[in-house]
Amino acid sequence: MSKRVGHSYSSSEPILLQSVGGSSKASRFYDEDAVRVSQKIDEELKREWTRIKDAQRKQVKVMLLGQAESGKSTLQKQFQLYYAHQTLEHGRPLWRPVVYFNIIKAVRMILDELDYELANIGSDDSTEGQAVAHALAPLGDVSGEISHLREKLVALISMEDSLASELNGGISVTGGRTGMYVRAGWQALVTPLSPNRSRAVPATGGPPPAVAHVTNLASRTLNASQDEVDELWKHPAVRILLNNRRIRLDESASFFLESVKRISQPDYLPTTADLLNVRLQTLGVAEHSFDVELCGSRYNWLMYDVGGARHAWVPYFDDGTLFHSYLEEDARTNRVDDSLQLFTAICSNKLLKNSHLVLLLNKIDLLKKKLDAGSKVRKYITSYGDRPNTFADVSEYFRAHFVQVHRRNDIGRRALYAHFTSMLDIRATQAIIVNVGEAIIRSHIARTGLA
Ligand SMILES: Nc1nc2c(ncn2[C@@H]2O[C@H](COP(=O)(O)OP(=O)(O)OP(=O)(O)O)[C@@H](O)[C@H]2O)c(=O)[nH]1
Ligand SMILES: [Mg+2]
Repeated sequence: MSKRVGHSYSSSEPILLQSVGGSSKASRFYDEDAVRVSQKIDEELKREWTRIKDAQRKQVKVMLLGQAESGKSTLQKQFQLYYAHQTLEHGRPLWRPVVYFNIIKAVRMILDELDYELANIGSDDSTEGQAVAHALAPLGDVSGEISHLREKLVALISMEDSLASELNGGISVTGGRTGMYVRAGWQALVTPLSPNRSRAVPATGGPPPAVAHVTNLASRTLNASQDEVDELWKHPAVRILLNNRRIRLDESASFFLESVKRISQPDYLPTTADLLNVRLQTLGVAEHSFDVELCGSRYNWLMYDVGGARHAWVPYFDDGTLFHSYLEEDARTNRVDDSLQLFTAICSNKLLKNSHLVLLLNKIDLLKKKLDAGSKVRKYITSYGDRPNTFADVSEYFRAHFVQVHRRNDIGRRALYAHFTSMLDIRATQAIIVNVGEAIIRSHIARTGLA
């Protein structure tokens, strides 16, 4: 908002402009000087109003939509890394407790699943169950070793709830201890926010005592239990159960467990790779503001990171299409089908009719890894049939499905920009950010006629 002495107005106050501009009747009672002053104020106000309108037209709103865990917040962090590196630097320490939480949750999940599998080792007579029992047999009875490790890790695991509750700001979400959830502006719990939207400013007084206390306690406890965490992670029974998909962890768990020695150092500060790998579910909508220089002009990008939990989207989709495709708990629908349904809802949504569409098919690194390990797509998507299981064929197959959905459902007759991405790859993602940004700005200019 711009300010002049004695006047204060903003783009949301056009009425003020009209009332000042419409003062000519009253001016009859003033002398010539007063009229000149009044006209000058009018002109200034008009100029200011035009400037505000221009600034508004240079604002680009970007909404990140997609399934839970599809990488929306990671893309937002990549934007921050590219366009607002300083804010990412300031925010680095805030992620410490979240990284600790990711490790502790993984440790707890490994122990829980291990206990279950070891207790049921003989009772699963499926082919897969027998294969696991066969692989575990040479290790002998490991339950004693595992209980010993569990005892040593009790103090660490007990930190999971207190970390989650401090960072959730006391919010408890139904569904149990499946994760840590944060609402928009969660950083405010640790660092005060600047008035300029969600941008964190450097902490002056430090984090509130409760968060600082829990974070430091988690750090000390992890430091004291790092050998046991490492031992558990490398335990042959854990390796076997992971390889046989009997233990399923968050995708980034292995990244953090491999790095436990580094992370448990008392002076640990999250690296950029840590920030991109860390998992923190977005609850609701987080707004981020970036100043972006593109095609020779400055734009303000307002980025809305919409949590993948569908109930958060309902206010944005008034025709209910999306609400009906709420599939979060429906395990029978695979992620690709779910994603296609979601994309159908986005393409056909009237409220989004005038938006540009950019489709990012993310996590290609994981797809490549799975294909390299011999996974067959047909096992998950029967219609894939006997097509070759190479990245080129599989990615083209997926792309074609999304292009078809777009062709059939797009109510805005829009161009579709589609990219394959791996959001953990900084260089590749940043090339895409620039590429997509320029394409959006070019269409923006074409539409508004404003460079
Ligand atoms: N391997 C790999 N992991 C990724 C990629 N993109 C994101 N991730 C990881 O996937 C997890 C989920 O990413 P998020 O960015 O939190 O997902 P989100 O879409 O914001 O999820 P919600 O907030 O629940 O809607 C994080 O641990 C990321 O590090 C990718 O391209 N490859
Ligand atoms: Mg998110």
